[in-house]
Amino acid sequence: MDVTGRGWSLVVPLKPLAVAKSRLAEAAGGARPALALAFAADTVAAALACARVRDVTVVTDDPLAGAELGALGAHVVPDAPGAGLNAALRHGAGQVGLRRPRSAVAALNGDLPALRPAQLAEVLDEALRAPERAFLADAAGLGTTLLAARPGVALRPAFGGLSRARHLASGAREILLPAVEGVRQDVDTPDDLRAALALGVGPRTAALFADPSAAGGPLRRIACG
Ligand SMILES: Nc1nc2c(ncn2[C@@H]2O[C@H](COP(=O)(O)OP(=O)(O)OP(=O)(O)O)[C@@H](O)[C@H]2O)c(=O)[nH]1
Ligand SMILES: C=C(OP(=O)(O)O)C(=O)O
Repeated sequence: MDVTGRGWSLVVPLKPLAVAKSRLAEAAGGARPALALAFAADTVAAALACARVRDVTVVTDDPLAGAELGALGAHVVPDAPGAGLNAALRHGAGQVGLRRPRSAVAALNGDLPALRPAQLAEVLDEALRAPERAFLADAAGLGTTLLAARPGVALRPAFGGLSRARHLASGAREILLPAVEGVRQDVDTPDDLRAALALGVGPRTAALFADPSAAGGPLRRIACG
């Protein structure tokens, strides 16, 4: 299997938009579902544009997100068995395995609006230096934005909260690269959003901030701090 070319299959989990990004609820108001969708669309588009990525599977039950991310070129599978994030990732990785047994699989959070294809390629190349599994910590240094497994190795995701320590304890090697901020910058809080905007977000997220309609108002207030 050529994992130095377009050998990776990515799995991106996404909650239903109505409940996603709850920590942005107060700041984003009614724009929160649109923001969650924009983050996911920018994440998936950048992942599909990455020279190391063969396909992206989105695990979601949200019909609008499923349609939009499917139109970008992602495979969309239901959020089975409906038992939370790690179960959803195991399901997505299992679906990839049915299509492409022994593929290299990586889980990638769906809230990375500043993701850059070239940075993702660097991270995936570095993951292949690990004997089995590797992960990238989030910008806060507490969680995880990407967990990767070589072909034939189970992903064993342990996302949620303080997942950096859990992934380390599970034997995954931490990826330490100096200039991959776009892959590390997940957006949970208004401060995270300002950090992502400073890095430069993708076109879907940028468009929401440029929107002069009512939805754009609260978002511009976040942007200004
Ligand atoms: N399919 C699926 N995706 C999930 C689930 N829980 C979290 N995610 C996704 O996993 C990634 C990280 O999730 P979190 O930061 O925990 O959740 P969030 O909705 O982004 O933000 P909060 O509501 O503020 O926790 C995001 O892409 C979420 O949409 C789940 O139960 N199923
Ligand atoms: C899902 C995770 O984080 P958060 O809920 O902070 O986005 C994680 O880092 O494992």
